[in-house]
Amino acid sequence: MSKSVGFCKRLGLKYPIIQAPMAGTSTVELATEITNNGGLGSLPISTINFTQSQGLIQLKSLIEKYNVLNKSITNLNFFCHEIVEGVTPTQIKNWFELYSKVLNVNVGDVSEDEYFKNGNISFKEYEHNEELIDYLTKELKPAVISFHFGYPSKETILKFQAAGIQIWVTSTSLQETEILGKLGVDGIVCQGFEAGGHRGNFITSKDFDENLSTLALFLKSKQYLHQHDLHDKIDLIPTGGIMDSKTVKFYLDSDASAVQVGTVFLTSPEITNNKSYLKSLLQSHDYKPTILIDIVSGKRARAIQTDFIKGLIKYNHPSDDLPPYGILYNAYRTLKSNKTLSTSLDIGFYLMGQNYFQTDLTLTSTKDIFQSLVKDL
Ligand SMILES: Cc1cc2nc3c(=O)[nH]c(=O)nc-3n(C[C@H](O)[C@H](O)[C@H](O)COP(=O)(O)O)c2cc1C
Repeated sequence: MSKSVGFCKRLGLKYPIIQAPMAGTSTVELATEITNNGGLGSLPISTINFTQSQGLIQLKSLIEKYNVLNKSITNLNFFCHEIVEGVTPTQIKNWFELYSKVLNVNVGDVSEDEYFKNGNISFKEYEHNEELIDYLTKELKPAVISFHFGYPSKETILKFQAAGIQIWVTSTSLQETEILGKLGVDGIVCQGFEAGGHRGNFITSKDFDENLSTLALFLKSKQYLHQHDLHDKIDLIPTGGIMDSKTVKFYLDSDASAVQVGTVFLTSPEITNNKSYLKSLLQSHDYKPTILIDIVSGKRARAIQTDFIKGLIKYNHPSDDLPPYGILYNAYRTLKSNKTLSTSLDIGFYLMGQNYFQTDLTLTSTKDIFQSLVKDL
């Protein structure tokens, strides 16, 4: 039996297609569509603050809206990065100066409290929240819980696995795959350099990253699993640049358990962000390059290289300390939603993968896009 057939049986899927969780962009309605078409809909919940009691209420109301027959057929996606300590006055000053220069307006009269709070609390901060863990392991029992930017403690992983929940973690390098193989996760999401959105690496030392393509990372990870007798125990799920059925088939024929796709759904009706911008790029055949940039959020993310992004790169001095991830990203998001900000620059942060140019605009429903991915299987 091929890896993908066993994978689908285990998770109750018709097709081994995972909709990428896309925080701030994908919706519960998109996840509903994907699951109802036979794939696995993912719910990104990295912006929910589970250190407050509101967090669990927010999650439950999201699950309420997840309009599928079996609500456990889902992938709940957490961010599991290093815990952020706070922000310094110098970091705030540098941020204001940078944005004032890039936008050519004074952005200095905004409330610091609202801007400089952490908008992405790491799972590590609430991994001992018993109410949440009980809800996940005893009530919802999602098919999968996935982690980006790192992984929780072995104890937490074992708790989830004992409840029948599969644990997946993103890898971007062979070294990360080795760590995850030893840790005993159920699935490794092999995120190549092409991928849109944030790079989920957890080895963060500078100059470490080999920037492997999805294919190279997948093949290296596969070789590692074979050499260490882990091939039958761990699912490999390539993600990054996969936009059509032939590529999906290629990976499944090469022993991937499933594929995870994000950018291909960015023109779906159920997408909130990026959509009209992407459509206008495609309609005008203006295939702007993408770039990995860490100045907007504090972690590297692949986005369209707009004038705004060029401005940030131009005016940012690498030696200038900016607020850490979570706080930096929240400051950007708060600025973007500030209706009184007067600038002619489009300050959208258009996260998408290198292969966005392959988007087929004639496919107007999620069902059609999904069908285009499975037609050769
Ligand atoms: C807009 C956008 C937001 C993303 N947000 C998340 C996220 O919240 N969690 C996550 O694990 N991956 C996230 N990703 C990365 C995806 O999981 C996946 O690696 C990527 O979409 C694959 O590349 P592709 O976009 O070329 O298909 C995001 C990707 C995009 C395009």
